[in-house]
Amino acid sequence: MIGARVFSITRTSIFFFPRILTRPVSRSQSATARPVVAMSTTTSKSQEELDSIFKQKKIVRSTVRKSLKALDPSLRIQQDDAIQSTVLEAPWFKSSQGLCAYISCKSLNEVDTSKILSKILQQSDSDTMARKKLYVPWVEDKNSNMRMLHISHMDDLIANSMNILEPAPVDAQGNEREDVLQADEPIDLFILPGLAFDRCGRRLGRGGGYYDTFLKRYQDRAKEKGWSNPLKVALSYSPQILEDGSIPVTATDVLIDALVTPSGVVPISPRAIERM
Ligand SMILES: Nc1nc2c(c(=O)[nH]1)N(C=O)[C@@H](CNc1ccc(C(=O)N[C@@H](CCC(=O)O)C(=O)O)cc1)CN2
Ligand SMILES: Nc1ncnc2c1ncn2[C@@H]1O[C@H](COP(=O)(O)OP(=O)(O)OP(=O)(O)O)[C@@H](O)[C@H]1O
Repeated sequence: MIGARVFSITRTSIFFFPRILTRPVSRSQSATARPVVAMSTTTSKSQEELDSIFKQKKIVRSTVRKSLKALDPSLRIQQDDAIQSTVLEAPWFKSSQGLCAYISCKSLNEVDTSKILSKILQQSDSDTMARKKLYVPWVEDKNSNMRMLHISHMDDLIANSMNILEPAPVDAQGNEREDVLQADEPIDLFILPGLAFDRCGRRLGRGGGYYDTFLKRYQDRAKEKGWSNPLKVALSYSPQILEDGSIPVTATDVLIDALVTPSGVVPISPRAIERM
């Protein structure tokens, strides 16, 4: 039986970026984007405006959770297979070398990533697949702090208090695991979870701010180091794709580059349109 544990991390074995105090816009909106709530680059929103946006986000989350719950199980399996096959066959996936991917959680009704993860870890198809390093989320605290840890095997994982599998940076005796590696390296592909998306790149998460915070820090760090921008690709069942403009956003919401749906890839950013 897998149990929740609390870990302490004693060395820089993980992606970690200094906490930021400012909250600028993450990426300018694509030419086609029509925000329901204008993203302001220069002025901050009043607390009232922000409260109203977070209220709208809650409503959208609750609606999408309900439609995900109602998704027919056999349709869900078909969509999981279609989405994962699209990713596995994509040139941008095959050529990626440093990847951050989420470990899907059944009870959250997330698009399954198990086939993608196994393929990366098994690396059998070395003729067509670049050798890949896989990093997965590790929640550090309740204040939106998340790190990405390198894993080599699914056995490196253990359920956390949210019942999501995560890497165990230390073993049962409290020793640091040799396979949880030092990582201050560029990532070329992020495979992102989320509750709702639109075709303009907006993504609504589960409300923790973990991904937005992580991506902002990562992007700042990449700029500083001269690394190229990673592709941010989200996986979405059909009921999670909403009308353009119906996802409320604030200045800290990081836009995605592309969406993988059961019918294929939706490239959004100019970079994604060029590469996909
Ligand atoms: N598979 C997976 N791993 C992930 C995330 C994720 O969304 N999916 N995260 C992404 O941030 C981080 C963890 N954040 C999470 C935030 C909320 C919930 C959650 O269970 N939310 C409930 C509602 C809880 C409430 O409202 O009190 C839900 O969405 O039903 C789970 C993970 C890191 N790891
Ligand atoms: N870059 C950031 N720095 C600090 N706080 C942030 C940042 N990004 C988001 N937050 C905060 O996190 C909280 C949750 O944000 P939001 O509702 O947009 O998260 P989400 O998109 O649902 O979650 P996630 O990013 O984990 O998928 C908000 O209070 C928001 O202000």
